[in-house]
Amino acid sequence: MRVEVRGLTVRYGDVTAVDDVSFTLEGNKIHGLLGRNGSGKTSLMSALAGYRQPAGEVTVDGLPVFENAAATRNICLVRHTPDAADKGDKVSHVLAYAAAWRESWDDGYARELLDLFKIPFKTKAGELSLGQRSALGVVIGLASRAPLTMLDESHLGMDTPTRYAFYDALLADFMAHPRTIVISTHLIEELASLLEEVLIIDAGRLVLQEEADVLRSSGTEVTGHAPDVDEFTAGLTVLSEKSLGRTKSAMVYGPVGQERLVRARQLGLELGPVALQDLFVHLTDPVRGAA
Ligand SMILES: Nc1ncnc2c1ncn2[C@@H]1O[C@H](COP(=O)(O)OP(=O)(O)OP(=O)(O)O)[C@@H](O)[C@H]1O
Repeated sequence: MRVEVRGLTVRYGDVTAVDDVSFTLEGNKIHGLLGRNGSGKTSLMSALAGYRQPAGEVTVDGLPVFENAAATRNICLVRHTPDAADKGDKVSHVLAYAAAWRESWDDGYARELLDLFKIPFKTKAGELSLGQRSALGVVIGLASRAPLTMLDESHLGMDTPTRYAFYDALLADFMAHPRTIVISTHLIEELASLLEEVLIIDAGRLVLQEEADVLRSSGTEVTGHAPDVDEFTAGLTVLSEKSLGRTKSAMVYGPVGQERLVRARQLGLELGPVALQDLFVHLTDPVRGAA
């Protein structure tokens, strides 16, 4: 599956939600689409799913997506508003409808997920709790097994154990059935270990597309005795700091240099990769951003 986006712009009247964005997604990976509120994630995903006529080009395996059933049959977008269904429809009908759309639908897996998320099969969608409705969206997204599956903050309203059950299910199913998955979230650290590639969008513009591992190694987490950590970070870009008693941990951005690494060893400081969340805040912070 190859997703090509060239010069994509999405406007609502005077508001430019997506501003001349170009990128390619290749291979079967879990991509994180990160951005602050209103940065254009939902608008971008809607255009990728063919929900709106794009200014610019959006193709999936060479096929334009807008009004093209041959392309959209291979795409599933689950939006963050739990609107997967008419509220009067029973869960069983919602699933039957989703199944009718896709050859790749796996009904047995959908039933397993319903059990996992404790969603009653015969209940009307409108009678489900917020978290259960979100989970129903996730069931549809995963059981569709669509070659391009997009989950737009579909974990909203789920409690913590349910979210972790979702992440486990997502990873297990991705391993068994690799496909292109794009997932938007504000809970970056919860999902970070699942992400292979990260796209960051800010004010409608793509500010970064990078392998998650490369991104993590673009900064360093340093932990140790507070004055030693301060000595290490002096003159570097510090993204965040945490203190616990006399121990301090700091995230720094950018290369640290050989000399400092030697000094870190002398001081007994612990070094590790930077947290994606801190990098994200840094790259999208209008005041401190230094991308
Ligand atoms: N239907 C609409 N009509 C007018 N403006 C809209 C509409 N949908 C989105 N916008 C505007 O487009 C911009 C991008 O919105 P979008 O929902 O794509 O962002 P987002 O990154 O998904 O946000 P969030 O993280 O808050 O869900 C925002 O300024 C928003 O107000």
